[in-house]
Amino acid sequence: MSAHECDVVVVGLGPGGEALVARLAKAGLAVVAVEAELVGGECPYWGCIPSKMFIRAGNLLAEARRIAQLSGAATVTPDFSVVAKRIRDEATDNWDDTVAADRITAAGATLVRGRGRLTGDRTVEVNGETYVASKGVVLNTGTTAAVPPIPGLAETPFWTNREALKTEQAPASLIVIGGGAIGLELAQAYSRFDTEVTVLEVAPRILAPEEPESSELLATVFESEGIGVHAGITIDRVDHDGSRFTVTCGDTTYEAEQLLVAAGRKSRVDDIGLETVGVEVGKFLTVGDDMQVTDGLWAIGDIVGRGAFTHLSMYHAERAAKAILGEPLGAYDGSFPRVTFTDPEVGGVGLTEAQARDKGLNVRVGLTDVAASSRGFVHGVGNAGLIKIIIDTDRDIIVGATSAGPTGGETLSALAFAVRAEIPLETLRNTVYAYPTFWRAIESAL
Ligand SMILES: Cc1cc2nc3c(=O)[nH]c(=O)nc-3n(C[C@H](O)[C@H](O)[C@H](O)COP(=O)(O)OP(=O)(O)OC[C@H]3O[C@@H](n4cnc5c(N)ncnc54)[C@H](O)[C@@H]3O)c2cc1C
Ligand SMILES: NC(=O)c1ccc[n+]([C@@H]2O[C@H](COP(=O)([O-])OP(=O)(O)OC[C@H]3O[C@@H](n4cnc5c(N)ncnc54)[C@H](O)[C@@H]3O)[C@@H](O)[C@H]2O)c1
Repeated sequence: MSAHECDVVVVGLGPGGEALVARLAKAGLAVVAVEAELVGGECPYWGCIPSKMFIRAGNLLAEARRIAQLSGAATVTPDFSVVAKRIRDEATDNWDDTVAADRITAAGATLVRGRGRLTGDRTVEVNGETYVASKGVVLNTGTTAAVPPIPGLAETPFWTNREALKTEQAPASLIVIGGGAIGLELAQAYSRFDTEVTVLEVAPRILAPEEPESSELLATVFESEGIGVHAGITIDRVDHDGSRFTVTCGDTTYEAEQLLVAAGRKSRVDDIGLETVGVEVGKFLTVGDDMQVTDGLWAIGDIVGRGAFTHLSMYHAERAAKAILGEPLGAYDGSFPRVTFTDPEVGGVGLTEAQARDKGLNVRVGLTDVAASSRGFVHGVGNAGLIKIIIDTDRDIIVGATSAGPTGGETLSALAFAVRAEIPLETLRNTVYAYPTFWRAIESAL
């Protein structure tokens, strides 16, 4: 059978891949887009969008429960079926990607459904058909949930993020393995729908990549909401007796109706034929700032190990598009903004204090309590938060910041610009911060 010729093959259509295909096709290139599951990837169907809908619903319940302390009386009766229906009908079209697939073809690209595999330089095989791309191949194959090798776990009917966001019913009780972004966001959302939740984290603290103050803040809030948080534990084994899970950690056992594994992600790079183009397979693919792996091969999104976030996948897509189209790239934005959508939201940008010190920077730290700010005082219940800024004293700029609070992710934006644009500290200090906003607390931290 003869090979199909085109300009570019994109293997895997996560958020970045989907955007890249449209961008290149609209620029006049012949693009073949290959997707094994749903066009758009994890984010719209089992990640960001359904989880944030779930969190929005849970946060409304939490706010309503706070009415008693601020405005009178309210009776709150959670109904999980309402948010499950919204996820099914509005977020995911019942896990049907027709609309996204139509967007690909409307942009002028060819959508091929199936699992793509490199079979040599600029060559991809899907369902026995060969596609040869004159300009090259872009990989956007993303990740799957990593399942730790805990004895017994693999034999149990545990959930990953996929089942946790597709279920029609909230369990009465839930153990979450992993106190990272996925585990914490889903733990709190389920708890707000009256599931009894326990988080088990092997690291000494939850949300370990962020500042220790953020970990402490979240642990305190979670515990005050009745969520069990156990960090620094080792899980020896997991059992399921047909109806309940038992997790054994030394002398302690935890029991629940359901178990969610949120223990990190595994890049899908091991079965996509990288050996046929002489690229060694590690945990991630190493790329340059133009997202190129090797001549005629680019990679974008989670698999390049520069942060597993939708906004980065989209940013990579734009850079790969520019590289392929020969457009000027500009320097890579390494400011790395990220937000964990717990309540309080925990936003971070740039370096943490420890990372800045490890880099040998001369560091000064500003830290302020959002609850003690004017806006925090007005807000009352639900006002927990902090702002922490990391200053490189040699350059007198902010190289990292954390913004945790009721609108921590939104407040982060000012700090993200400060880091990205290297705004001089003098300018930040000589700035008017509107009263009484949450972001005015930045001035206190400064
Ligand atoms: C529960 C959850 C919540 C999240 N919340 C947020 C959030 O709030 N904000 C945020 O920025 N990020 C969030 N993320 C992370 C975000 O979903 C990912 O960073 C984002 O999806 C980008 O991934 P990607 O582009 O690498 O590809 P993915 O989204 O992983 O998609 C890869 C695609 O490639 C396809 N594929 C794989 N192998 C092949 C092959 N050989 N051939 C053809 N197709 C293939 C897959 O089927 C998939 O569709 C969340 C993730 C999860 C799980
Ligand atoms: N709001 C957001 O932007 C958002 C939300 C969810 C996910 N994400 C992205 O997805 C990525 C993956 O999320 P994640 O939470 O799965 O991964 P993660 O790596 O952030 O957290 C996983 C946690 O599980 C712990 N763990 C691993 N093995 C364990 C074990 N055997 N027992 C107990 N704990 C164990 C790890 O120590 C870690 O703290 C995130 O890093 C983030 O980039 C982003």
